Amino acid sequence: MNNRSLDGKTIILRLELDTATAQFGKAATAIEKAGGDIIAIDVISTGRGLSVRDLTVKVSEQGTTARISEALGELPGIRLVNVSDRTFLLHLGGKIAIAPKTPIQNRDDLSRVYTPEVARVCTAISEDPSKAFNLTIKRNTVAVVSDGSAVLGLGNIGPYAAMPVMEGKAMLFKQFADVDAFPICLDTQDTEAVITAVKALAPGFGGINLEDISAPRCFEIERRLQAELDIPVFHDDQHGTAVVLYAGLLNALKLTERSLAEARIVICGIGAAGTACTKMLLAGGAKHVIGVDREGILTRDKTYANASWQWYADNTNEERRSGGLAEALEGADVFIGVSAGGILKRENIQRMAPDPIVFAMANPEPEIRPEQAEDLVAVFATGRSDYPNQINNVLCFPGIFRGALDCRATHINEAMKLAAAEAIASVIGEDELSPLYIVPSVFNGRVVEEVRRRVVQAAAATGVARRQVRE
Ligand SMILES: NC(=O)c1ccc[n+]([C@@H]2O[C@H](COP(=O)([O-])OP(=O)(O)OC[C@H]3O[C@@H](n4cnc5c(N)ncnc54)[C@H](O)[C@@H]3O)[C@@H](O)[C@H]2O)c1
Ligand SMILES: O=C(O)C[C@H](O)C(=O)O
Ligand SMILES: [Mg+2]
Repeated sequence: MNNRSLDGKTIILRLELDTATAQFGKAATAIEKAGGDIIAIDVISTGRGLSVRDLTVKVSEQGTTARISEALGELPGIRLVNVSDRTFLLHLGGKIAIAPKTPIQNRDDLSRVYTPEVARVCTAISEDPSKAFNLTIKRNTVAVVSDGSAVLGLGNIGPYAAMPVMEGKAMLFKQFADVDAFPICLDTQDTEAVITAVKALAPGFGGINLEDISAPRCFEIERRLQAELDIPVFHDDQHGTAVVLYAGLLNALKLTERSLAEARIVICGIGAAGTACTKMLLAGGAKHVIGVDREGILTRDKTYANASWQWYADNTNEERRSGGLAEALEGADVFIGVSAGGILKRENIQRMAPDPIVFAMANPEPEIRPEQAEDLVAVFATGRSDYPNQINNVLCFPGIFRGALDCRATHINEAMKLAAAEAIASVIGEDELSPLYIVPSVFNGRVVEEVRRRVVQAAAATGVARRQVRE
């Protein structure tokens, strides 16, 4: 565990003490000396010469937790079993559960929800599969599917490590839009195997939300699944991000009196999110976009093995700039980061046009922290929940799926995405707009409501809705 990440918080130390040799007083002194403030002690168990205690300790300085671990390690008879903080405690046993809608109180209930009566319902669905939407959970379910290949900005950390993010997305689906979402992490990163697995699990779902699947595989996986399934398949890191970015940028441009067509925009990180954000901006009328990835600026003067980069180079950077991020940012109005933490420097921002807009959206660590750049920019946003202007796909996916499920859409198309972006931007009135308020809070109930309403309308208008929604 990275102990430094726990500092400035309350931590819980689980200690195992050999009652014959350990002196608890020495442990307490060592903790205090290392900078920890013990605020509670719980005895978890005693017996057989061992005592287990949980110590709740306040740590305020960087490195305190590491110093405490080290000091305890030197004491005879004392073993530090575990260090946790409130975040880890919130994850104990996972974050979600399934609950029945009605209790089964007697044999009569049992024979209806289960054998034998359930068989009549099965037969009805086998005679008319569309009844699955009425008689099963399908009308309200979304599979949140990842292969763990591009988890936040942490990279390819695999399916087990991806689960907390997918559980978190499922929680957000439920809390904000009452969608029953299931976290599904696949133990394969083979494109065909992912497609086969998702197709095979689709019958129980009304939609598929692909999450944290790396580029360029994500493009093929989404394209094939959408072509082969009759429910919406939506890669959140592409389209959810693009929708919210578009909404936030429209408002930031308004604030700084620029137009999308005039704005010089640099996008750093041309993966799933960067590619989709660019496509949405170009469709919205952006004319000056430059993409930068690890190898520098993407330019049509080079050829790329990655087909999506080739497309990118051919459709952006009309002035054929070359070089790295610093060269791309020379005179730019907007920086959009969907790459990796800490890669943007103050010097880079100083080379941008006056009153620049900086959206550092990498998670969990943005390309630059607001406190390092605020004085240089007109508008700053990150993807995080602990700073103002959270440009995060959570503003989109609950509402867009709520709308898609309600009208039983077969797809989430461009018109629905645009409608969602306009809905998000519209929640902030002209008189409310400010540099610290360009996108609404995820806790603003009007976001999901408005996104859903406009998405349902757009689905109906573009012929992908299978059900008419009466307001
Ligand atoms: N705020 C949001 O809503 C949101 C949504 C999606 C993704 N993200 C963040 O954006 C980042 C990318 O996500 P993704 O799903 O597109 O992943 P991805 O793996 O598909 O793409 C990441 C891209 O960034 C590039 N990159 C990495 N380090 C770089 C560097 N130092 N300089 C330039 N390019 C670099 C990679 O080469 C790759 O092309 C992650 O940090 C993720 O957390 C944020
Ligand atoms: O998970 C998030 O917070 C946003 C986004 O999906 C990401 O991958 O960073
Ligand atoms: Mg993601």
